[in-house]
Amino acid sequence: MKCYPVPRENLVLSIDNLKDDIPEEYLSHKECYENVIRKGSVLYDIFSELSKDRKHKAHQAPSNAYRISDGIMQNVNPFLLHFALFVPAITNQATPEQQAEFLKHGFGIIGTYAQTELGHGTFLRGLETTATLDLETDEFVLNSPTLTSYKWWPGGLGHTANHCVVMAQLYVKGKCHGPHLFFVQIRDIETHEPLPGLKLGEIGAKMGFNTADNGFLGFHNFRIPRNNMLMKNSQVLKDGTYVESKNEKLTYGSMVFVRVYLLSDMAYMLARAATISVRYSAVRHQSHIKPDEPEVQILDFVIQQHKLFISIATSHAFKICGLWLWQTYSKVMEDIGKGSMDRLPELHALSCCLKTTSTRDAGWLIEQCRLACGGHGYLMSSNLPSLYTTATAAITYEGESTVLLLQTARYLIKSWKRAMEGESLPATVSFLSEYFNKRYNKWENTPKGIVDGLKLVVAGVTKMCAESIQKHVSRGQQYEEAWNSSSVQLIKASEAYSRALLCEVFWFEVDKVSSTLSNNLAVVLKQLAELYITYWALEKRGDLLVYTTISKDDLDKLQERYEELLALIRPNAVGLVDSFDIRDEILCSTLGAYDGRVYERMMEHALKSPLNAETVNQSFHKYMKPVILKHKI
Ligand SMILES: CC(C)(COP(=O)(O)OP(=O)(O)OC[C@H]1O[C@@H](n2cnc3c(N)ncnc32)[C@H](O)[C@@H]1OP(=O)(O)O)[C@@H](O)C(=O)NCCC(=O)NCCSC(=O)CCCC(=O)O
Ligand SMILES: Cc1cc2nc3c(=O)[nH]c(=O)nc-3n(C[C@H](O)[C@H](O)[C@H](O)COP(=O)(O)OP(=O)(O)OC[C@H]3O[C@@H](n4cnc5c(N)ncnc54)[C@H](O)[C@@H]3O)c2cc1C
Repeated sequence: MKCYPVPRENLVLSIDNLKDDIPEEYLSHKECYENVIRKGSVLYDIFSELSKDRKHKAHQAPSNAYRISDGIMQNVNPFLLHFALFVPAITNQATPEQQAEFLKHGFGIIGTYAQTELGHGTFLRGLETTATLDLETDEFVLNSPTLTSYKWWPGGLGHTANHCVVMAQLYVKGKCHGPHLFFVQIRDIETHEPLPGLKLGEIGAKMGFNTADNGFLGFHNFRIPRNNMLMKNSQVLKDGTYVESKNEKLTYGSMVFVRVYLLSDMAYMLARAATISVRYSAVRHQSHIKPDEPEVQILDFVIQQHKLFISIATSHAFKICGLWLWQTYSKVMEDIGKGSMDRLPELHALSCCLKTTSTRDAGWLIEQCRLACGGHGYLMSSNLPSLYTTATAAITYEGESTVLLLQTARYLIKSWKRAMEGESLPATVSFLSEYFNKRYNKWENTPKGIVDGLKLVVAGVTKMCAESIQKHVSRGQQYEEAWNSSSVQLIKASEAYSRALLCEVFWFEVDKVSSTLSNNLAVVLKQLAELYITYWALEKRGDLLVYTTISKDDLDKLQERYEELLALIRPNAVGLVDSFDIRDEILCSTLGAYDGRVYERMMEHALKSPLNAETVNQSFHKYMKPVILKHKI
């Protein structure tokens, strides 16, 4: 691994363990897990060596660690949760003294985040695992009172992690204080055996994510020291006094962190899919555009450009919006550190809808990239199927998409009510006040005009939702029932909001930086931003016709401009995906390598199939031959 300046003699396992003899897709479930542990352990050691470098924070993987993993494992790294949630949960939710204690072994422990249960993932107040304070021994006793209270899903829990952060209902002196987080050792460090009082295992094969080693965990009178409750926000003192958090939702902070991070992750997954499918479309020649000319690169079909360029543009949109959201997150965390919770609801609303839209879009766009590669996209060796199953899991984990959209809708409805009462609103929803006060412009066929129009759609749909809820309440429903009755429209409001945010942030951030870029680069970036916005204006033409003053003539011009943009981007398409700068070792695709040797790589890969190791498979003699011979005349 040339890119990592870690001396080989510092590693306990040989670096040769990173190589595969047989491609992962040909291994059984168990072999696949063992195979990624072999490779993952070397990586874990490398990360630990790198974290000694002061540039990286101790206990955390270097920022490009996940990317290196992507090249070494086509499937998910079972150590992922250690970096993605276990360490962040401790650093966000534990006191400085607890952090020093829990993380003192650095990479000597492997952790995961155990929150979801068999019976509850979404509704956290419904979790059933209990942590009851025993005043006499100064310990918490953890129990799983029912089958549905078993932890179910945490990544790395089945066989990899020896520690976890567990969410459980806190009971002190007979009173329940709701879900809290606890630091729990689950396996012996030396033998790796589950500790007594625990029932631990893996949940079985899944649609993808199969090496993530998702597990189950049950507690039977399992004791941990009182100090193992993460006590940065709320505390339980030795005498059993419960000190409340300034805001009980701070316990959910680790999820907000990951939701924010996921935007950049989806940008990267899409960049990989776009690189594979655009490069392949430049190599692949099929059919004619003009009958008397040679077969064309399939990338020259305008409909192929329509299918693929939106992925390039969307990857940039997520990257830029992800940075913007990250800055918002950092600012809100800084404010919280100083005691102000004012912007927490706004951050929660933004992270919920942007997490959902980015994961959903990444899912269907990666699938579109796969379909755009025709039959060859269906091969595992294209890597597009793995990218799809990995990305699509994110639509559900870290907050189910509908549920998170409803959280954002809740914020929109509250903001609408505040607008009606004349209160001032944060910049991200101030357009609701402008709409309420009828301060909006006529349709303008420019990127800024489209962004304004998309915001009008959000305001119009939000108003419609508020009226719908009111209508149901006036017919006798309770507010919560009326909310449920209006949920189809509420989802629409939230979806429209995230689309408007993505378009606005993408356009204005590109506009802001373009003066600092070379003219050529600024032109291309603006084309991508305009393509993204125009694509969504055309997709949402129905809503624009209902809520803005757009005309059919405006829509015809937008369609024309969209096709112009496809033509403008076409000559740069391969350059644009090359500029994502993803090494072949990370792409892991026979279709998308930089040198364009698609067919040679496909054949080389096919020859690695274990079925090709012998000319006649033994099943022929055992099963097929007797049947064939019976029917032979
Ligand atoms: C759905 C909710 C948000 C509902 O929570 P609730 O307590 O029932 O709240 P409610 O009554 O609906 O609302 C009460 C209020 O709490 C607010 N709130 C809720 N969550 C947050 C937050 N994070 N920050 C700030 N505020 C938050 C809500 O907006 C409500 O505010 P409001 O009353 O309207 O002012 C919550 O339970 C939740 O977040 N569920 C999703 C669970 C989830 O994301 N699990 C992830 C497990 S880990 C994982 O999947 C890792 C995979 C990683 C991998 O493999 O890579
Ligand atoms: C690959 C993968 C990895 C995971 N990793 C982890 C992990 O490391 N740690 C961990 O703790 N968990 C993990 N999870 C669990 C994950 O976070 C939950 O599955 C997720 O939060 C969804 O919860 P659920 O399964 O309870 O879905 P449910 O809430 O049961 O969803 C089922 C349906 O009910 C609907 N629904 C539920 N509530 C409402 C509502 N209020 N209003 C309207 N509709 C509603 C949903 O929209 C959905 O259509 C993982 C899951 C997956 C798939």
